[in-house]
Amino acid sequence: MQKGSIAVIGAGKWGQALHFALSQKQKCYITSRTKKDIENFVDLKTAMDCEYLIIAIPAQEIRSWLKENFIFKGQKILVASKGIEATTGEFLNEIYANFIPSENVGFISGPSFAAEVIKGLPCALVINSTSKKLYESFQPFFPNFIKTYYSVDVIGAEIAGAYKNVLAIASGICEGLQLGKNAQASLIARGLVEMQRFGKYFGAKKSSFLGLSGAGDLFLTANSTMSRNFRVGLGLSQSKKLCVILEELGEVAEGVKTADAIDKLSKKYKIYTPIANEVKLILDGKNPKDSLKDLLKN
Ligand SMILES: NC(=O)C1=CN([C@@H]2O[C@H](COP(=O)(O)OP(=O)(O)OC[C@H]3O[C@@H](n4cnc5c(N)ncnc54)[C@H](O)[C@@H]3O)[C@@H](O)[C@H]2O)C=CC1
Ligand SMILES: O=C(CO)COP(=O)(O)O
Repeated sequence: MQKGSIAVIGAGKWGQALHFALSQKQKCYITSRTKKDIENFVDLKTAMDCEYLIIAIPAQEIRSWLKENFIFKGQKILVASKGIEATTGEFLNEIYANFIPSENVGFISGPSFAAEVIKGLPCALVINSTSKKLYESFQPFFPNFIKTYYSVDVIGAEIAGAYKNVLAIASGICEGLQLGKNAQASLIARGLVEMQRFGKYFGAKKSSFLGLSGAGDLFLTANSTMSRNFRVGLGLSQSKKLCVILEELGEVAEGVKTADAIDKLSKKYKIYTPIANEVKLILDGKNPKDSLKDLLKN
């Protein structure tokens, strides 16, 4: 293993933005399935030999990617994905735990559009890990324009980051249907309560939902067309077919599969999650106006 070296795995929007940020203070490698014309692009084998890795591939792909590619040699890992596995309802930390000891893994959360990070605009992120030492070992890699915080609440950050994507879809629908700012603020506020209730069931801390990982990321994505998930919602409000919306998007919108995962988990454990359940129904073809009526019922 190359001591002190760092690499990003996955050269999508977020992987490239993190690579840009982490290249400010030191050399940072990047790799992906297909070769890309990016400085310090290397093959997977070289990247895997680095002591520090940031994995930025979609949540639904993590398990198979780890199975097929990952060899644990003591690397320290940051997970950049935000989603819940739809086929099993498993959280990413549970999936990673099958391959890597938890003290070697951290999860990035907080409001961070890749398009702004890649321009060097300021932002604040949380690194969530059972190991503060892991946070401390990654912290010096981050550039001056990113303020980092540490939290031990891995499950809280994971649920907040994944759930807000589903709520951003709902907010996009609300915007597209021109329901007004009152409706949108109510939706976002109730969404925040809903994700906190869901998180509490799995042992998440309330403070994670009120800080950067929850409210911070939710307010960002649920209020901006820069969010892919928000744009999925806009498309659904225009009665576009989901497959067409996703094809036009050309990038991952984690909220689509995560809505499925939350729907399954909330039914299994009897957690009250009305907004996420309606998003799932709309993704499956329900008319958003009928969902609105159902959500407004007293
Ligand atoms: N774009 C953003 O602003 C942010 C994105 N994220 C999260 O980061 C994750 C990745 O998002 P983006 O990079 O934006 O998506 P993207 O759609 O731009 O790129 C995804 C990348 O993953 C790669 N990929 C897909 N399946 C793969 C597989 N089986 N094996 C290896 N590589 C695979 C693709 O080739 C592509 O390079 C998502 O979970 C997203 O929610 C988190 C914070 C900010
Ligand atoms: O997570 C994000 C910003 O924090 C990006 O959100 P989208 O995937 O909806 O673009």
